[in-house]
Amino acid sequence: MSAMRGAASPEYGGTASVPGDKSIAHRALILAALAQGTSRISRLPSGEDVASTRKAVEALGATVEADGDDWLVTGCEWTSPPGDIDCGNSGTSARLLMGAAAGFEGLKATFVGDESLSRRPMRRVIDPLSRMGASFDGGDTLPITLTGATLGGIDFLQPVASAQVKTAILLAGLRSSGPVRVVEPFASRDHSEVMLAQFGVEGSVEEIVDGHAVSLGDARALTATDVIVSGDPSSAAFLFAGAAITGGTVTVTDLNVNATRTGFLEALDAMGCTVEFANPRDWAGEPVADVTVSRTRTLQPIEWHRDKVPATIDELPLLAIVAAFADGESLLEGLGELRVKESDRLGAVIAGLAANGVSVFPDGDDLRVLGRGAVRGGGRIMVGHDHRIAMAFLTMGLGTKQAITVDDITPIATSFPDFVEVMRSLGANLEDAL
Ligand SMILES: O=C(O)C1=C[C@@H](OP(=O)(O)O)[C@@H](O)[C@H](O)C1
Ligand SMILES: C=C(OP(=O)(O)O)C(=O)O
Repeated sequence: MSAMRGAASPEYGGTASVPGDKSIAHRALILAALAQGTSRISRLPSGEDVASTRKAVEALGATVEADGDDWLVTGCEWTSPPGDIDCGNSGTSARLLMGAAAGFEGLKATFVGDESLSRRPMRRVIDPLSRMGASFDGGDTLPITLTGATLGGIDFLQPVASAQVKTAILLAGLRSSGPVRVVEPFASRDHSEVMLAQFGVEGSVEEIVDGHAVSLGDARALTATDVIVSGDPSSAAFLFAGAAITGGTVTVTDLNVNATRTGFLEALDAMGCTVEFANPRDWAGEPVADVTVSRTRTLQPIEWHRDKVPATIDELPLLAIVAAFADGESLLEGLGELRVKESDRLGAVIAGLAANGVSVFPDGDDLRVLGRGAVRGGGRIMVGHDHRIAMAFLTMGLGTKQAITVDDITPIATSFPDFVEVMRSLGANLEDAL
């Protein structure tokens, strides 16, 4: 364990870049590993979660080679791996790989993960993939052994919006000839839909009475293509939150600004920050821009309703923290999914805010945060294998009266290995602690 303290940073601000988007990176590796030909992936992030997917597709038969800073991935018919597929801390790796592998008849693979991932629910992918024809041995959590089969189609109504479940079904559907449709109550991140189109797969989306429907078309064969991975909005959120909390100005270059991921920027804008997009462009079908956030006036409280949850799913702990610095009471609704992330993020946020002198009022899946402008701080946070909880509370410490200590920064390497260096380059006061 390695503890660190986030402390008052009055000079915080500047320009930085963040690692490539984790969601796009997982998808690029998996689609390239399924495609005919060799795909070049540029700006693949170096975090541990993406490395888990990279090693997994190699174990399933794809050829993966480094070429300078790029990766060359040649797809193939997937076969049983020589050992367990270790997904480490990464829910996206486990769920997407199970979906992608499910349609290879006779393939047998055991998926394992670390202590945190081994607690996370897998029934949400096992059920639809079983309905399509795959079989699973094990319980509702890893380790789980999948046996692939010739799959049928599915028309699946998801009870909660989840891009991982949607994507697992779409990936399985690539090897099914039947109709495949997934309906979610609200649209979750659409990187799979965007990237499948880049690899030549036909699909369609429509808004229906039950929600947002995504269907595969008839053309489901993948042809290799090149992917440049744009910057991760969920990593950039910490840099921007630092600006909102300290009153600084931060620009993040080459950032993914897909509308299914910009919820945190929308929230900061609604709270009174200035959010500016410059130099708009397109990388691999995804919108990219240089984004600047600054705060010049008092932060306003916010009401964040459940339809906004998918576009901020990984930023919600941070949003609750920013709300603590606002002038008034904020309401964040529909946070239930946070309980089944790398840790119980809802519990961690409630405990962490309270430990730093913030009044929080949980009510089922909803949370009220009473902002009083200034925040005491001084708390010690147990991060419980959760990279985002570690980064969120270190960021909070930049604006509190007393420093905030997190007990373990090692999980940060799963998504943002250079977090401490990047934040220090912006003037963040992050110090080693006991
Ligand atoms: O599809 C993805 O890449 C992801 C989807 C989200 O999970 P859910 O699908 O469980 O909401 C998100 O929390 C996760 O970090 C990445
Ligand atoms: C929830 C996350 O990732 P995963 O589900 O892939 O572990 C995350 O990175 O915040």
